[in-house]
Amino acid sequence: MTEPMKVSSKNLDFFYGPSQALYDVNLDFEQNKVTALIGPSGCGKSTFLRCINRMNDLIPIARVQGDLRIDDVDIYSPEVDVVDLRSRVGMVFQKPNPFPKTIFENVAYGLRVKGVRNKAYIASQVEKSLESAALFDEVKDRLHDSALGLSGGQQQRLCIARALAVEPEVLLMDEPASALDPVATQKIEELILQLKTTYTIIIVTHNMQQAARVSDVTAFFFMGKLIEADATETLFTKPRKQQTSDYITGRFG
Ligand SMILES: Nc1ncnc2c1ncn2[C@@H]1O[C@H](COP(=O)(O)OP(=O)(O)OP(=O)(O)O)[C@@H](O)[C@H]1O
Repeated sequence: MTEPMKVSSKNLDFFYGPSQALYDVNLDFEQNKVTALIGPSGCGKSTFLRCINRMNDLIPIARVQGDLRIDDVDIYSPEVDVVDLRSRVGMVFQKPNPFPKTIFENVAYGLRVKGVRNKAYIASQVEKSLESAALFDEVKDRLHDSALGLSGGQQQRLCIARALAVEPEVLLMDEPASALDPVATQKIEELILQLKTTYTIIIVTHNMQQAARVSDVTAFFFMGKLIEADATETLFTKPRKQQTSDYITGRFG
């Protein structure tokens, strides 16, 4: 029997006012796999990513059409609680965006928003999340210092810890290493490979080498359309479509 898909997009269209940004996207995401979304600037990668935790709801002119399911439940159905959805689907952004709070409070934030009061539980979740984000050893002696004193790479791992503290099932990452130096980037890539044993990860990246290093599946978008998706190695060595081939060989983008 094949595993059910964790996230499934069927005939997904997306509009910013009159302008269509996604056209009929059909794409499934398997549990505990890393899927990379690649394609030239403006092709709709981030828009698609933000559909998966309904971040686009915050844009008044945005409109989604089609079917987007997590565990076979339509996430755009009126019964879905968006706050609950966003705790199941965590997100990490391009630029590290810690809150101007302590390291501890940054990670505890989502738990506090959910109304968790148990101090021992919060402390253990903070430690566990920092461990999972491969940051604990570097910050364990300064948990109550400001997060803004961390390096960029540490801040990004803190943002990952913040997302993990509420125990999401899916982790969305929008170019999580693009603002980081090569050493910090390597740490994030190693972390992604560790985290996929627990989470289903979807990462937008401009960096094709990065997609090749971290992902199991790669999906190539062009002008709002999903051109092809395949096992990463296959997509990079034997793409089926000319546009994919042109992009990965650097002929455009
Ligand atoms: N808030 C918005 N309002 C109107 N149009 C938008 C908005 N955000 C994105 N768009 C447009 O939607 C299209 C897709 O943008 P999107 O950011 O999803 O692309 P992308 O592939 O992630 O690009 P990049 O790699 O440059 O981040 C672009 O034409 C963009 O200008």
